[in-house]
Amino acid sequence: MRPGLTVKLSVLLACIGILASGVTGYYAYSTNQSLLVNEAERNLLTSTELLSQRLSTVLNDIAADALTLADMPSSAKVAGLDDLPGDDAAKERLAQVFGTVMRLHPQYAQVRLISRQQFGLEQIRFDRDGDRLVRVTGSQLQEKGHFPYVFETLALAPGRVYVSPITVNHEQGAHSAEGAPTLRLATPVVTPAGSVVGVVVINVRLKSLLDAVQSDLPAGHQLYLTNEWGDFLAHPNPAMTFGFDKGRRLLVQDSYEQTRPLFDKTRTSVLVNGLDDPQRAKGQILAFVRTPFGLPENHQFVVLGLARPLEDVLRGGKSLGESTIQMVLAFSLLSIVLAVVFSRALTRPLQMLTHAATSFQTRHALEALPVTRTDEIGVLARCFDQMRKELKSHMEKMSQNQQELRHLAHHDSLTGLPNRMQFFHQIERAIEAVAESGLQLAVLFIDLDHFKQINDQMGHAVGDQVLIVVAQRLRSALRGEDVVARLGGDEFIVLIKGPGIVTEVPVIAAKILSALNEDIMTHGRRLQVCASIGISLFPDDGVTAEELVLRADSAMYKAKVNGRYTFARYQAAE
Ligand SMILES: Nc1nc2c(ncn2[C@@H]2O[C@H](COP(=O)(O)OP(=O)(O)OP(=O)(O)O)[C@@H](O)[C@H]2O)c(=O)[nH]1
Repeated sequence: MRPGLTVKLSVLLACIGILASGVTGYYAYSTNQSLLVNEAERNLLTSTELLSQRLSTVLNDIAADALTLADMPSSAKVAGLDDLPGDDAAKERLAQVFGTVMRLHPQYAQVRLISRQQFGLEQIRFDRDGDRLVRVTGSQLQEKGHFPYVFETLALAPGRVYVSPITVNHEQGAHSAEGAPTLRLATPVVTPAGSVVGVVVINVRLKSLLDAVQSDLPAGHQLYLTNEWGDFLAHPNPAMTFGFDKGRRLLVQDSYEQTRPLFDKTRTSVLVNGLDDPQRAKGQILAFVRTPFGLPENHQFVVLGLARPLEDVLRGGKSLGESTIQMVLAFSLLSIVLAVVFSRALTRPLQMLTHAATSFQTRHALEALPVTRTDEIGVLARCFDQMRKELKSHMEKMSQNQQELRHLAHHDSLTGLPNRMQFFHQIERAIEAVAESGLQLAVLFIDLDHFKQINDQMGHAVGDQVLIVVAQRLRSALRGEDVVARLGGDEFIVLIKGPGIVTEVPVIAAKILSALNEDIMTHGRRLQVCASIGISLFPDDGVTAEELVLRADSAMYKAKVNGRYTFARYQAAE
């Protein structure tokens, strides 16, 4: 069965409702996700900027330690000794101070006093070897004048601090710092006369530096650090760091294209998130901040970055997602219910119209219509109601006309008796019926006598009235099953059926003559009519309707000749 209008409309409205609530839910959910990510990006950027400030503070603290050591009067004395070992007592006291600094700052890997003379020979040196503090003395002290952190620092004005690039420490004999990523801070040692006689150098392992910087970073955050060219110095995957030290470049710009503006100095911070850029930052949000590093005139910088899993950020939105799904499901269900209710309400009057139209078409029944409605359906119902009433009235009139036409086709309009055609039809049927039974039929041909005179003397209207009365009297004089018809003019014909007709016919003919001869009162006049009757019998006088009528007619002429107002039987010899 094909779905009806109600089902189609219900499905359409339900689909629209479900789609609308689904789209709304999706946009609410995705907007919430974007808001969460934007908020998390802002927070992450703030954390990264704080981290950047923390790095500067830590570096300043180390620089302050270096300056304190360099400012000690004995530092200039020890560094400036031409003939080493020189004043051993002063040197030992200074060494104790250097050792104390190392003990107080576990993050320092090495603290040294390096002399300008003798190719930058180390004068005092403390190394950290695991948890152990090692003082390097005698022949193990090395010449360091060829290292940039020495000769560049010697060129600095008093009070300035050199910050080296962060590199892997390849200096031999540096104990546990050897081979580890290291940063060196150095400051010149100046005599009271103002001449630079050496440098104080503090080595810090990058790991210690970063541990100090990110000590109170929330769990789940990952740290990135690059130098000013973008080489990774810190990365969640250690294999990605110090690529340049292993002969290959592993750059942050290649991992996160969006960081390029940090290196061409068009921006100081960038944000990347895996929601907008799942290709580059899958499952993460990242913030990168350019951080000044080292002497201001060198315009050096490092880039600090923090990453946070996107899943952490969106966890808060999960419950909203579940609520959204529940809401979408609830609204979808509501849409279906409303769609069905609305469709049924909308199509019920249409169904009434359809039912009424079908009932009218099949049974001409006038079923109820929603004519009281004030909307378009009401107008349609009223129009249809009016149309079907008019149509019904026309159809009834037509059917009445048809019945009249059918009656007229078979009856005489003046007397209401069957006409010639109908009589022939009846006589043929009667012949068929009696043919096998052996019974007889009688045909009586009746013609009024001198009827022309009545017309001529009293007018055609009186003639008509006489014909009507004759028809009534004939009908009254005969039985119900006998057929009485008017052939035309003043000619009538009668068909009589039944057993013993031969003996009954003369009696019937006489009865007819007598009935017709009674006075007729019409138009204020009294008058009388007579008739002549010719009789033929089936099957003796004819076996067809034509033969029987013709022969009864012929017998009627015989009655006329015999003086009228009588009847005569057909005789073949005539
Ligand atoms: N008033 C009236 N006259 C009719 C009608 N049909 C025929 N007539 C008249 O009936 C008359 C019939 O006349 P006829 O049968 O020929 O002659 P008659 O005067 O009856 O003479 P006979 O039959 O010889 O006795 C004619 O004058 C017709 O015009 C009719 O429907 N109404």
